[in-house]
Amino acid sequence: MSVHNPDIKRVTTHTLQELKGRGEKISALTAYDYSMARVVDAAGVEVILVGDSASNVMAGHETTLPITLDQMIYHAGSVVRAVKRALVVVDLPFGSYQGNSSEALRSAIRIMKESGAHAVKMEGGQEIRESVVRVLSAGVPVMGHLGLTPQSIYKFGTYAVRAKEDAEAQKLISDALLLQEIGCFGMVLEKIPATLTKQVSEQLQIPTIGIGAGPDADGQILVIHDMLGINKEFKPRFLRRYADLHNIMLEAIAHYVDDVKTNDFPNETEAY
Ligand SMILES: Nc1nc(=O)c2c([nH]1)NC[C@@H]1CN(c3ccc(C(=O)N[C@@H](CCC(=O)O)C(=O)O)cc3)CN21
Ligand SMILES: CC(C)C(=O)C(=O)O
Ligand SMILES: [Mg+2]
Repeated sequence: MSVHNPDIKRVTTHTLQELKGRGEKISALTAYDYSMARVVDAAGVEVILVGDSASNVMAGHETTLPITLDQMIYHAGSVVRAVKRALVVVDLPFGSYQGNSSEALRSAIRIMKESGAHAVKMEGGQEIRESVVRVLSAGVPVMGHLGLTPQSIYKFGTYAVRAKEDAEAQKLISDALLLQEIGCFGMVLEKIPATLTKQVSEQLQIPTIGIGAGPDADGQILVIHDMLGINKEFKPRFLRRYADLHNIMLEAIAHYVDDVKTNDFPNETEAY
C-alpha cells in the first residue's frame, strides 16, 4: 500500500476527463474540516466533496435538508485551506438552487468567492436545468447528481435503490445526457442498479462517480467517516469499511480517562 500520485499537480475537471479517457478510475471521498481534508488530500484522492452529508455526519441531523449555505461555506473554506492537490467540489444545499436560477447563481458564487472551492454539485436533472445552465454560464464548474438524491428523501420516502423500474431508468439516462449536453463536468450516480451505471457511463463522455452504483462507474465516492468506521450506525450494503476508527478512538480515550483517574497522566516529563 502506498500513497498514490505523490507529485503535487493540481487535479482539475480536465484531469478527471483525462482519467476517464485512459480508463483510470477516479477516487473521491468527502471531507468537512481542515484536519481530515489534509489527510485525504495527502493520500492522493482526486476529488474531495464537501458534501451536505455534513448535516448528518457533522451536525447530527437525520437528513441533509437542514444544513444552510453559510454552514456549507464554513466547511468548504476549512477544506480548501487544507488541500494542495485534490479538486474540491461543494454541494449546494437544499433550498439554495432549486426552482430559481438567480438564487442558484447567487449561491454558487457565494461558495466560490467565500470558500475558494473549485466546483459545485447539484441534485437533479431536467427539473433544475435552468439553475445548472445559469451557474455554468458564470464559469462555475457543475457536477450533477442523479439516482438517490437525498435532498428529495421526503418525495422518495425511503433510501432504497432508485431507477429499478424502466420508466425511472429511462428518465435517469435522459437526465444524464442533458447534464452532459449543458456542460456539467461529471456526475454522481447514487444507489442505482449496476447495469444502469454501466450503460450510462459507457454512453457519456464525462465521468460518472458512483456510490452504491456498482463497479462500472468511472470513479467511486464514500463518506469518509463511514469508510473509516467512525460512524458505526451507518452500514448500507454498498459501504466497505477500511478501518475501525470508532473502536481505536474509544480505546484511546478510555485509556486517557483511566490515566487521569489514576494520576498516571501527566508524568514528570509532561510537566514544567
Ligand atoms: N454518513 C452518511 N453517509 C452517506 O453515504 C450519506 C449520508 N451520510 N448522508 C447523505 C446521503 C444519504 N445516503 C444514504 C442514506 C441512507 C442509505 C441507507 O440507509 N441505505 C440502507 C437502507 C435503505 C432502504 O431503505 O432500503 C441500505 O441498507 O442500503 C444509503 C445512502 C448517502 N449519503
Ligand atoms: C454521498 C455524496 C455523493 C454526497 O452527496 C454527500 O456526501 O453529501
Ligand atoms: Mg450530498
